Amino acid sequence: MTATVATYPLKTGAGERPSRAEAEAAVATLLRWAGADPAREGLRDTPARVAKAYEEMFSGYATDTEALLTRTFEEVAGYDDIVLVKDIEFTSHCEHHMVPFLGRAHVAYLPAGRVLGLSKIARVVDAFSRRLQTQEALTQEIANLLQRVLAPRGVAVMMEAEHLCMSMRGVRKRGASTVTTSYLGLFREDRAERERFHALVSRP
Ligand SMILES: Nc1nc2c(ncn2[C@@H]2O[C@H](COP(=O)(O)OP(=O)(O)OP(=O)(O)O)[C@@H](O)[C@H]2O)c(=O)[nH]1
Ligand SMILES: [Zn+2]
Repeated sequence: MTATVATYPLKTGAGERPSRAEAEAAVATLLRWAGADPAREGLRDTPARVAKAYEEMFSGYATDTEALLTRTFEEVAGYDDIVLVKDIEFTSHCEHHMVPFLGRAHVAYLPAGRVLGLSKIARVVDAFSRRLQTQEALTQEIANLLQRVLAPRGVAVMMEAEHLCMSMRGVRKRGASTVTTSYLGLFREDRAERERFHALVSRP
């Protein structure tokens, strides 16, 4: 999936967006602080590369997530059972350390008269992932958006991820996996629906 590059003006949530030159200067400062020489050949273009990479990794701030879900389809022969898109790969960045956490998302809903284009579910996962997140907030934001915009009978979201801030630094536990879930509507009220979701997600 191609990344949407953030366009100016962007709501930063913290007032005026700094200029690109300011962002690059900040990277050069971090390099010097880490003990590297930003003037040496291999690092000369690094501040510009990092700014460009940030534009891609945090492009989700510029995405109108509701607009991703405006197109729906009603001609599905009365289909009203679970729609589950599973194993959606995602990479996000933890808001505490700004390092990646990555894994897979499983997103399901119970339609109420209309269905979404399947790719739009993965686009929603991408849009929220490309922001600074906790896994809990990311899971909840995906579920809330689907419920609010599509108004289905229920939404279930499960995310499994490895947090690099826990594996490459800090407590250094490689391979630990964090699982988060959010259930709305029928998936929250009806244990049997939740179990059906679990069974479909764990099917090999
Ligand atoms: N709940 C939650 N915690 C997260 C997530 N990503 C990272 N963290 C945790 O955020 C916490 C931040 O803890 P702090 O004590 O403020 O920071 P720290 O000194 O760098 O902590 P350590 O990682 O234990 O070295 C850590 O326990 C991380 O594991 C997330 O998505 N959800
Ligand atoms: Zn972290």
